[in-house]
Amino acid sequence: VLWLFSTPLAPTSSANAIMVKVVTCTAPVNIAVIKYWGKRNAALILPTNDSLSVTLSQDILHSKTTIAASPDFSHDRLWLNGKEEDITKNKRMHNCFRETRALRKQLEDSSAEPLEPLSTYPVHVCSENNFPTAAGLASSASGLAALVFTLARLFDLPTSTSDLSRIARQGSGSACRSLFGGFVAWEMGSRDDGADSLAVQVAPETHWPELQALICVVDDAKKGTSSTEGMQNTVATSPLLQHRIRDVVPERMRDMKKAILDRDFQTFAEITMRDSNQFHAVCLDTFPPIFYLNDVSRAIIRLIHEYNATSPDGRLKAAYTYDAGPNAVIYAPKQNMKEIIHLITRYFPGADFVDPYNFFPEGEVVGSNLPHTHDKFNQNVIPVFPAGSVSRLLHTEVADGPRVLGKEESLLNEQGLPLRLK
Ligand SMILES: Nc1ncnc2c1ncn2[C@@H]1O[C@H](COP(=O)(O)OP(=O)(O)OP(=O)(O)O)[C@@H](O)[C@H]1O
Ligand SMILES: C[C@@](O)(CCOP(=O)(O)OP(=O)(O)O)CC(=O)O
Repeated sequence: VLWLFSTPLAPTSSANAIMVKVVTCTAPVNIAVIKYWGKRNAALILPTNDSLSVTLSQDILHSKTTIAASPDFSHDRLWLNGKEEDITKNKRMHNCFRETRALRKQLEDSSAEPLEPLSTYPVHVCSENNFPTAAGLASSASGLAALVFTLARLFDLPTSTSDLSRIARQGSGSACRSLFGGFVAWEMGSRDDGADSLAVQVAPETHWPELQALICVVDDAKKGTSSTEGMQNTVATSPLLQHRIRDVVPERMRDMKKAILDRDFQTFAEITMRDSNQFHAVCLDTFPPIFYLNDVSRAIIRLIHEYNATSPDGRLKAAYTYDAGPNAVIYAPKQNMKEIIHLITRYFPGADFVDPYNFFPEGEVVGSNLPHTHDKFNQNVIPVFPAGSVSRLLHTEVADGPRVLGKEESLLNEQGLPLRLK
């Protein structure tokens, strides 16, 4: 948290914004292993079931957000990925502004010392995602978590992370889980006002550091059916969703929490794959149906099943999961990740891959070394795909929640305007 200008007598022209407080933070993406799909209250974003996710490293994927407050700004503004967005009708962002400002106001009203009336100042928000936006890579989760976390720091809120998650939830449901690192449950709650619908940490990132993830980018274009719209249609039309909510998710939540606490990859992997499959079954059961997976997604599913089926001791070696798009996320223990990267590259050649954890020494060609069980794979079910079918592989790991950055990382200049525009 830093103060650029803190003189109460500074001039009031907008070229010399006074009392500009500026904060920059990053927030991570999270990928659910028990999916959130369905709202019981769309305005408050209250879900129809509990969900559980893993927070992935901000070193690989993040939203970075700078927010400045100044009495000289004329209104709240947002620049996303270098372009100004019209937020006048963006109810979800206004929810986050309104709720954090109300908490700031309480602080101002109850403080013995006079506090800067930040709750009354317009803000400028500048945010960048270092990965494609609205492509099913959970940008709304990291983006809205970064917004709420940065507002909380800007306003010096003493609010707990779970309480903040209630606010982020009103920005985008899955965003509430990105306020924590590690393994995170979103408890659906039962109250009509949403007071008990919040995120809690099941285990920190240090609990199971061997667990890693490989994101296979199959298509990073903006998706056809947004999660928000898709899940509303599912709630309205799918009988299978009712079975999932009532009879499936509660038991899976219990088993998944235990699997995480026991670092039991076998159970973790089986529930993860089954839950992804049921989420996509529920999409197919929506009328008209919603298709998020494509041929490449389905081939990756088959490849992981072949890989698991030929495991020498019968133990699962990897698990796939898919959100509202065709991109695969493969969870696996670190020790299996190298052969998984070789395998994926062999069947889906030509993907861009930077090797952040230096798994591949110079000279070792990615895709050249296949696991020795590979000759037992049923080759009929997984043809080699044309180059570029998977365009990018992102190797990442379980990691921490949002971070506060130093002032040198600011995306806004001293007038509170973006340093970079597109
Ligand atoms: N950094 C950000 N700051 C503020 N808002 C953001 C940011 N990134 C994304 N958003 C908001 O989230 C929207 C994208 O959400 P959407 O749910 O369509 O895609 P997604 O999050 O990539 O996919 P999914 O949640 O299904 O995995 C954007 O249009 C924008 O309104
Ligand atoms: C498939 C999912 O990724 C759905 C995410 O939905 P969003 O959180 O993007 O939806 P809104 O609450 O309407 O903003 C599953 C999950 O992350 O649990």
